[in-house]
Amino acid sequence: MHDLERYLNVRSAYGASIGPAGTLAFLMDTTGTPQIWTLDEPAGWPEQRTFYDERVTFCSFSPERRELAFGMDEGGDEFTQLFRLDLDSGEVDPLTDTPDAIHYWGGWSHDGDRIAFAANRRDESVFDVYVQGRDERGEAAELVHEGDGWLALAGWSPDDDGLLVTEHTSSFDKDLYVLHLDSGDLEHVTPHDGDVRYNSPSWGPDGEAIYCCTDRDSDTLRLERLDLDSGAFAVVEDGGAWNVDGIALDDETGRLAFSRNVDGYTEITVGELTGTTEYDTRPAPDLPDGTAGGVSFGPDGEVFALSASSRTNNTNVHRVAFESGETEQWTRASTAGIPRSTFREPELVHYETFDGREIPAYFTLPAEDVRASAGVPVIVDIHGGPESQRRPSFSGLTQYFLSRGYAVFEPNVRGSTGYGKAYTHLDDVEKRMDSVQDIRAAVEWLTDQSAVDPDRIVAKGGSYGGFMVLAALTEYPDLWAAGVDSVGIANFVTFLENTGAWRQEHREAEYGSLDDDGEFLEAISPLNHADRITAPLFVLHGANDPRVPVGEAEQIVEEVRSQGVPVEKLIFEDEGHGISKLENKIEAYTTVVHFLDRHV
Ligand SMILES: CSCC[C@H](NC=O)C(=O)N[C@@H](C)C(=O)O
Repeated sequence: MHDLERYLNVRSAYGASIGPAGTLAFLMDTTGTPQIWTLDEPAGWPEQRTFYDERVTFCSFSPERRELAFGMDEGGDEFTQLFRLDLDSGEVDPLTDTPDAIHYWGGWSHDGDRIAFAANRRDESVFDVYVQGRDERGEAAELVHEGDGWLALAGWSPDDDGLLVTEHTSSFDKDLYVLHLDSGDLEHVTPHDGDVRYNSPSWGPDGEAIYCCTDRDSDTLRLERLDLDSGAFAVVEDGGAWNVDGIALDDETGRLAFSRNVDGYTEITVGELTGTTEYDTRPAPDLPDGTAGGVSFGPDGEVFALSASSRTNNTNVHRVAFESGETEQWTRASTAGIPRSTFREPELVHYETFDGREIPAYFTLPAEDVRASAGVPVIVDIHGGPESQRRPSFSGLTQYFLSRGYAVFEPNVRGSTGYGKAYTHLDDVEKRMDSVQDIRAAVEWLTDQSAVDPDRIVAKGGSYGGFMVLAALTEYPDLWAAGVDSVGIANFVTFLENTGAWRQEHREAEYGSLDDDGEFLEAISPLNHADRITAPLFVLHGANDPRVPVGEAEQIVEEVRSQGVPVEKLIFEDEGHGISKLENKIEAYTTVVHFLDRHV
């Protein structure tokens, strides 16, 4: 048996970008925070390229030079700044220096001379679009569009005369625009009624079309082509019962890779456009049976890189030959000396809930030799979002709990993505607590499992999942041996009042508005029912959380403590919406484990 620190030292490599000469750049957390590393051959000794204590959030190779753009925030505040790294000199030049603004990377121009980004410098509640020379900095950026919403960018048109702009009204209602840089005109290319997603938008060859994953006219996301001249959509690939949830398209060759999310597992299709919607397929990459994404095409589309993970494979970067599908794992992120054979696979189960629906969930039992004879304790691990989905990717913490004899149960309750549009709306506003009933139904299912000890069930969750923990402990207090709330919402009213200004309307679209639903939101907020909590509670948070302000943690801790219920709090001054630094993860989860050892 290995200790927790070993499991937290299992590394990840992801976020790949292939440079003009084929060098692979990627993020890896070997030093305790994600930094940039490069490789020029598979399974070689990678070269570390950045050396910060803070996390690097992305890296993107210039299409023409041996230089990379990358992002980094401070203390988890998500106010990402942009930088340029010269691979030959090792020099890093700041591209932006507005520390109280968020900068979303928008890509290199095809000649590598300019960059684009969206930022809320002018007004923190909205995003503008900027273009900047690769060797310029800060105020030299040209403000090319003043936005009035939550904007991001999806790349330069093939002729570099336009930018693809996305607007996020809610997680299920987005819009696409083409910003014409010569005129400054913003062309709305997805006028629509109701909620429609236009995800993963990519320029098609010649800039005549946009390819994206959309649920326009469909319960699931389909790969479609939007003709920019006629405005007509055409289906390229229908995912059937499952979402086509991502596409990467090399706009110079028409080579593409798209993914289907099949009950949480990724299926990759590779092909080359032979028409507007027709494509010839190529062999699919050979990857672990889990999740994959982050496709980056290399020069001329001859190869592409992507990251892949499964419950028994930590996340690594693979490079795929486009024509043959030959797949090589290029990175060797460490498993900290823990044999992969000891990692446990989940069983995908479906359990009935209060209204007869079947809720999908991953259920993982510990190895026989560590199972308590009287029944195993269970961690009900609830994902965040709620517009999100727990999928079969690697988690060192989960494997640690399994090695300690816990079972782990990971439900995708109503409101989760990945199961069609209708399913994601089953928890909207006034239906919020139906999803908490799905958690009660999960415990009822677990109680029927002979291997489980029903008196040792823990509710654990992060972000929105933290809300679900607090809601489960208040609504069904007798079900739980303990609760672990990480960066969770305790009161929807104070959360919506204090979350980042740029995201308030977006989150009201999911939860309800302060103006119209304030009374309802107070009624369902766990803080207002903290007197019902009887299970010991552990609360984790980051002081710089821009999404769920740390006040949410302070409130619930104070209230539960006033009730005389055991509650522990751990707040990190250099973290935000989650724990990203290894040293903090070790402290946080060692403390959580000791808390569970005492109470479960
Ligand atoms: C834009 S979807 C928000 C997802 C994110 N993930 C964690 O659950 C999150 O911040 N969710 C909650 C806290 C929210 O802001 O609604």
